[in-house]
Amino acid sequence: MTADNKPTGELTLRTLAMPADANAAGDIFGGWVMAQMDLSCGIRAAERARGRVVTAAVKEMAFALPIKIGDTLCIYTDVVKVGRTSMTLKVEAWAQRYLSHLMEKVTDAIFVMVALDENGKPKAVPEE
Ligand SMILES: CCCCCCCCCCCCCCCC(=O)SCCNC(=O)CCNC(=O)[C@H](O)C(C)(C)COP(=O)(O)OP(=O)(O)OC[C@H]1O[C@@H](n2cnc3c(N)ncnc32)[C@H](O)[C@@H]1OP(=O)(O)O
Repeated sequence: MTADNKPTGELTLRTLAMPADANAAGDIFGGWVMAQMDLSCGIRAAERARGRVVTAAVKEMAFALPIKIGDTLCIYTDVVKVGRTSMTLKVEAWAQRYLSHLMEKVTDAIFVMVALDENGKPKAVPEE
C-alpha cells in the first residue's frame, strides 16, 4: 500500500462509521469497509458501463490503519483500465477522523468489475 498523503481518484461515497459496524474494541470491521468499497466500484462501473455490473475480482488488500466509530469513511475510485467487458478500478479508502479534518488512508485495492447483459452474461463496455 502506498503512503500517499492525498487521495487519488473521484470521491464516490462518504458514510459514517457507526457502532453497529464495530467490534467490541471500537474498531470498524474490515468487511464493512470492503463492502463500501464494493458499492463504490459498483456505482462507478455501472455509470461507465451504463448498465448492470458485477464484481469479478478483488486484488490484495491490507488494512494499514484502523477506522473508529465516528470517523467518516471516504471512498475514492479511479477507472484505470477498460477491457472488452471488464473495468479495472483503483480504490482508496480514507478515514476523516471524528470531528476533525484529518484524513488518513486506511486501505486500497484493485477491483475488477464486469458489465452484464439482461441475461447475466458479460457484455461489451460501450465507448465513452
Ligand atoms: C446506468 C447508470 C447507473 C448509475 C448508478 C447505478 C448504481 C448501481 C450500483 C449497483 C452496485 C452493485 C455492485 C454489486 C457488486 C456485487 O456484489 S456483484 C456480486 C458478486 N459477484 C458475482 O456474483 C460475480 C459472479 N461471477 C460471474 O458472474 C462471472 O464469473 C463473471 C464475473 C460475469 C465472469 O464471467 P465469465 O463467464 O468468466 O466471463 P469471461 O468472458 O471469461 O470474463 C469476462 C471478463 O471478466 C474478466 N475476468 C473474469 N474473471 C476475472 C478475474 N478473476 N480477475 C480479473 N478479471 C477477470 C475477464 O478477463 C474478462 O474481461 P475482458 O477481457 O472482457 O475485459
